[in-house]
Amino acid sequence: MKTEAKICGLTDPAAMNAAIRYGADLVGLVFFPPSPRNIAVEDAAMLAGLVPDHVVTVGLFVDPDDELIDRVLSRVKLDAIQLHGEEPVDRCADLKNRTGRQVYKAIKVRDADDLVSADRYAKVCDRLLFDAKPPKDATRPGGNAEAFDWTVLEGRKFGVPWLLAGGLTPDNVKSAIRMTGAPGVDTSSGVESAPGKKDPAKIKAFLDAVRSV
Ligand SMILES: O=C(O)c1ccccc1N[C@@H]1O[C@H](COP(=O)(O)O)[C@@H](O)[C@H]1O
Repeated sequence: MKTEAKICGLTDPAAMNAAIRYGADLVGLVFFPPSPRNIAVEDAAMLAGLVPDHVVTVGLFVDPDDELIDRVLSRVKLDAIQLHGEEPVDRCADLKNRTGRQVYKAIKVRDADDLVSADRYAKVCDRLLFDAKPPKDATRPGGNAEAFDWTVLEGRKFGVPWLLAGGLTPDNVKSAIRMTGAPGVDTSSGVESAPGKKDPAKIKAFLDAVRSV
């Protein structure tokens, strides 16, 4: 089965067009001011306008309030909302009902115990996303180029599709897919030349690697 590939944290048209041209299934826009990938609403609206219908546009939020979600959705054509903070299951369900968008919940993993909540989120969310627990001194809860022990996900199923994230690069994504059987993969830092600056050549290399599995 084809592995879904998401390129997250896009901030400029060249990178967005590269992600689309080289075959991303999902593209991500970050609405979290402390992130070097944070994007202004009007810029996001312009980038989302470049995305063809067959590609899913995902907005990434960290513990967003309703005002932020409504402000973004009033201007930006998003298909899905990725929640990367400490959002409880009820909040995910509430946002799904309020917005009519798909909701993806990021679960931060260090070891197998961190997967315990996944089944509860899978009951209300459309996809799960497994990312590494951020280091103690991190300034953001994701996008830290940190990988975790992928073996905890080996052969796991959760009732909804899931994405493996955290420190994935053009060099390691093939082994990550082979080891975990992940139905989808997501990268941000691994296809950048500097924090927040996507590199079209790395985007191509990542997507080529995913397709070669
Ligand atoms: O990218 C960010 O700055 C970010 C900020 C806050 C929460 C999540 C963030 N990124 C997401 O984290 C994973 C893994 O990223 P990486 O490949 O390790 O850089 C991915 O879903 C990013 O979109």
